Amino acid sequence: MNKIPYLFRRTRVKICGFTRPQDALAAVHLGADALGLVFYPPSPRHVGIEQARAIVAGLPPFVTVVALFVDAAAARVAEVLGAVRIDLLQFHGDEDAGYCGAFAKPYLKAIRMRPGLDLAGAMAQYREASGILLDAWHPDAQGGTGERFDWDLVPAESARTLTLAGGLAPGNVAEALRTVRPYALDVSSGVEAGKGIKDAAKMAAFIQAVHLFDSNQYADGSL
Ligand SMILES: O=C(O)c1ccccc1NCC(=O)[C@H](O)[C@H](O)COP(=O)(O)O
Repeated sequence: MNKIPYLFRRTRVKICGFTRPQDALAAVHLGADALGLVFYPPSPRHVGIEQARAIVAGLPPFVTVVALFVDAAAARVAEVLGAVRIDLLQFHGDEDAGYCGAFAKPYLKAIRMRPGLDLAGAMAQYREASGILLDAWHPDAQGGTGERFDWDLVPAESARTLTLAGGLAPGNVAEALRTVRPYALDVSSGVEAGKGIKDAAKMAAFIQAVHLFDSNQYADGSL
């Protein structure tokens, strides 16, 4: 992917942790490419099957619905897939590649970044993943923490399709894109009014910041 000149790239945006149909619809109309639904009961953004179905039912076409799990029983993942229109899975725990690949769905594997991690080795375990999502490591939470990690830990060149997450917000989008140059950004806390409640103005500002960065790269042809 990194062989494609950055000039021709559009950064994708995934917004995660919807609990209300109106927030999800607003995100799509503001330009989000993907919406994340958290099927992890300890999360304040957890949704059940009926809630997820209500969110997805209101969506127009051409948006990717992502179902997020953390070390869930395989039967639970299969149950959600049987009941909700899901396009992509996101595994955010310690799931191994065999488990992740068992659902006949494309998936993202989240890797939580911490000093000393063998990132290349970790990524190599998930060769079949559609992409790798890099998130902040936290001692007490698996994700959605609003904390960023040291972006310099991400190698300048990677053969993998990278999504950057963790502590992103409208004010640090440009720095994140300049430093990491990922395929996509993923945000949750940075566009919220409260846990699981998205703020339309913050989502708009986030997406605008991405578009501004992308169009500036195009305009000055610097890459
Ligand atoms: O969002 C959660 O509550 C969550 C809980 C447990 C595992 C993962 C979770 N979210 C995963 C995401 O994709 C978030 O968007 C990502 O962690 C970034 O979150 P934030 O730092 O709040 O932007």
